Amino acid sequence: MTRLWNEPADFADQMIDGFVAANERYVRRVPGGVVRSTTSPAGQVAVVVGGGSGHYPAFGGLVGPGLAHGAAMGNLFASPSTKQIHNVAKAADNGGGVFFSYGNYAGDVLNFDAAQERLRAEGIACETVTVTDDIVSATADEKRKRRGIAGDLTVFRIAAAAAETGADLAEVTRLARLANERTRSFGVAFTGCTLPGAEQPLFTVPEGRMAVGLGIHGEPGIDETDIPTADGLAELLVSRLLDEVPDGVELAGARVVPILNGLGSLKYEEMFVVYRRVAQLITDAGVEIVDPHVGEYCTSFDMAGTSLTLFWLAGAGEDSELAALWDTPVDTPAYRRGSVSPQQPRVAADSTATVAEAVEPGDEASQSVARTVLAAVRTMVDTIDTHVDELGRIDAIAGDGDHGIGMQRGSHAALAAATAAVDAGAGAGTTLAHAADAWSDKAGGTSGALWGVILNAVAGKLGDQGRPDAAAIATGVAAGSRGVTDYGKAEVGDKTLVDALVPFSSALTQAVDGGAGLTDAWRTAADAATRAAAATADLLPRMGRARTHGQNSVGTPDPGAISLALIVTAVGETLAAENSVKESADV
Ligand SMILES: Nc1ncnc2c1ncn2[C@@H]1O[C@H](COP(=O)(O)OP(=O)(O)O)[C@@H](O)[C@H]1O
Ligand SMILES: O=C(COP(=O)(O)O)[C@@H](O)CO
Repeated sequence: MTRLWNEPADFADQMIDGFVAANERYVRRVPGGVVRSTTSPAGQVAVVVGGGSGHYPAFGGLVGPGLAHGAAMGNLFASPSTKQIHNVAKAADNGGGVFFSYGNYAGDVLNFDAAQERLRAEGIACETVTVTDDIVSATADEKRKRRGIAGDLTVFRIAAAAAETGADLAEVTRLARLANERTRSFGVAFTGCTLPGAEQPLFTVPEGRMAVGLGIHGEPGIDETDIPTADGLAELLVSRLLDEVPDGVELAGARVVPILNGLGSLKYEEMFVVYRRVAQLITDAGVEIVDPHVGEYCTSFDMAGTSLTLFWLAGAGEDSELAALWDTPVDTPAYRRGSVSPQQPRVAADSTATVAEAVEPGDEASQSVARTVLAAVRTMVDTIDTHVDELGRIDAIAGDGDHGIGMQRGSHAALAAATAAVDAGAGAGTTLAHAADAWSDKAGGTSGALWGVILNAVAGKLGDQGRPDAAAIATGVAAGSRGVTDYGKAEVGDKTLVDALVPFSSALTQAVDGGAGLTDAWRTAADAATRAAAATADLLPRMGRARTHGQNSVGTPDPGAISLALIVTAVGETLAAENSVKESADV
């Protein structure tokens, strides 16, 4: 239960402000997260980590000498936006390139990859290693599909330690990849967690029961049992992890760093009782324990639960480069190891201010269309506000339950941006582009990034001069649909919003090509989207967070497809009411 907040929507931002105020010796605020407030050698590879907030000390608490140079910090349980990641990486760059590392979640991958592409286009070399330590989330031969949990720490630490030695970007990447190969985690939980302002927990675990393999955003586990004794839990965790020793490591004589991680509200004392037995079992298996960790390294807000990570530093007799790097001193707000030499504060220009974008006014006709765009965005807000709980409910069945909240954050930000653009005299294209950027920036997550792509594509066809015809709008929607599949790599049938978007776009194009006016064509297309979204209930998810718990979601439609169908249906009504967009090419 979270008890203290001001406005729930401001919680993540205010948390970062307070975190920075309390840790100025280590970090300074930049738009999108934090970077070190101390100097780093010129040319040193910058290690940039990040993800949703709610996992403290991941990610901002791990910024400082010997560890990350910067952390992109998204909203609670939602990946940071592309813009946030880009800002943080620019501020962290020391001229030696940027190395990104983060847990393998769909929203993070979309947004970090887009930021990486943008940086590369600007001439900044970047590489990425996603952390995939959670052995519950996919089979061993599909390790690249696994989620990242407390194993983040080992990969971040090895990358940062390599950067400290002056290693170049390729070498940092190689070592981080090796660290990820050598890291395995397994977790359990006894309660769900409740985000600020929410009346209900995001998910629950029945009293007296333990969810085995529950993810750090409540992704359903693989089993549920009665809560065992502390020793029983240690036996479960260790046996699962010893069953999956990484390739190339012989158990007897190997050296391992055990990390017993608290997920938020488990007592340290309870963890020490569990660790007592963990240590015995590891030693009994003939494995040498190095530098054990018991504490909180990657939490899940106030969830009661724990995970065990084994980081295999070396096999028997192996002269391990990982072991040498693991000795690197670290000094960050939440994590210290060894002793770091005194650091010089970095004098940096104030980068917290965001520069207001100048708006090039549209012509009179386009300004009138911009008012329709604004009405459509307001409709999106009303639609999401009405359905926010239901969208959260269906997302919780196989996802993390935040689809409604994320869409709400994005659409409200879009409305504020569109309103400001219209007030400044913007044309329709600029108005919708501002709304798109605000949506993706404030929503973060998977759907935030994808709605940014859709709306930006439509904006590109609206332009700021004259009134667009129905064909231009259909072409814009088609470009948005292609953009989403290019970017997110989902296909029809994968149980994502693509299942509603593609039929919507095809039906719109077909109706417009057949001579229908925009309002009628849009209604026909919205009906197709609604039918297609409902039909996703029968599908097994193959993308996104729901992928790992496919069976749970059969019988429930995909939340992203449903929200898309709801939005296009409601926008159709607004278009009919406003009737201010030219109905066809020749009218
Ligand atoms: N690769 C993808 N391509 C298109 N849509 C996707 C993809 N992955 C997930 N989605 C959509 O995103 C929706 C979830 O959005 P959101 O709640 O923002 O996700 P998350 O919290 O997982 O970042 C899913 O219901 C699905 O429609
Ligand atoms: O939830 C997180 C990011 O994943 P999404 O796919 O955007 O939900 C975050 O907490 C972990 O980085």
